[in-house]
Amino acid sequence: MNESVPSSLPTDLARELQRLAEATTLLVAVDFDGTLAPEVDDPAAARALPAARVALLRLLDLPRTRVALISGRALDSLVSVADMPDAVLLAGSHGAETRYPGEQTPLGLDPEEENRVRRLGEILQAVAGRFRGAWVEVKPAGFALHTRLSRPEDAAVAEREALVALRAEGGDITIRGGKNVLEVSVRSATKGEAFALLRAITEADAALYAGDDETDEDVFVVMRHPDLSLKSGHGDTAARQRVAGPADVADALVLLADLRAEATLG
Ligand SMILES: O=P(O)(O)OC[C@H]1O[C@H](O[C@H]2O[C@H](CO)[C@@H](O)[C@H](O)[C@H]2O)[C@H](O)[C@@H](O)[C@@H]1O
Repeated sequence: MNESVPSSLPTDLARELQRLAEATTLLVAVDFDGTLAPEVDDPAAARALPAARVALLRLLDLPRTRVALISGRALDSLVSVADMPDAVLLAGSHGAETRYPGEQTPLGLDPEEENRVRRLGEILQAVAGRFRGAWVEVKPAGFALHTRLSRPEDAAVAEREALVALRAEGGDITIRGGKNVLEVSVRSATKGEAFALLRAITEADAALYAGDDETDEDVFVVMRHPDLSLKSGHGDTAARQRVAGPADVADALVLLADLRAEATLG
């Protein structure tokens, strides 16, 4: 085992990273908020920890190694905050929007979907207007009702009221919970589907996926041996390994970049 293993990492995680580094073709896929980037009040101000970003760029330069970000953010927002080279595969809006080398998939909502998006926006804006600190982030196929800046008791009621109003509206709506956020979309893409597609596109025989939130569980449950699923932070998870948060995720990526360099460059 590499002697530069950061002390914060559990030994069995380091061992699994070593095994992953020896894959013929490796996919390194990571969630953004809460995993690469510590959470902040303004989503536009979130940035990956510098050590994590550098490790991903090193991995990107190594032979038979692909790097991807899978996020609930709108693709434009992910492009802006992640600031990654074009060779990094990006899946935004939980995979409903993608930027893969040489192609960008636009959402292309039909008029009926556009109407539904408009209606969902009205519902969520009405709820947000009743609770101090609550606000609505606009996305191409839906919205995120943010309650991070609300009092916890207000946040719970705001989310409950939004759910009641959305259910009363009916129709084909996908609703997901998250950290201080309720995600509402007229498209039903999941990060698990995005991960499966990325695995197929890259023809990877092993993959790492690290994520921190409920929507990342959709990836953890479709991963298979010899993949490594890594949960960032607390909460129930189907992931095999867990670290405390973005600083430890950065340590894991640094170690993986070191080990992968050894395995592929000698
Ligand atoms: O899938 P992710 O990359 O983790 O994106 C999930 C949501 O992240 C953003 O919101 C969260 O992070 C913000 C910045 O730290 C924080 O202020 C907010 O409370 C969190 O919910 C983003 O704004 C959403 O669009 C993403 O879906």
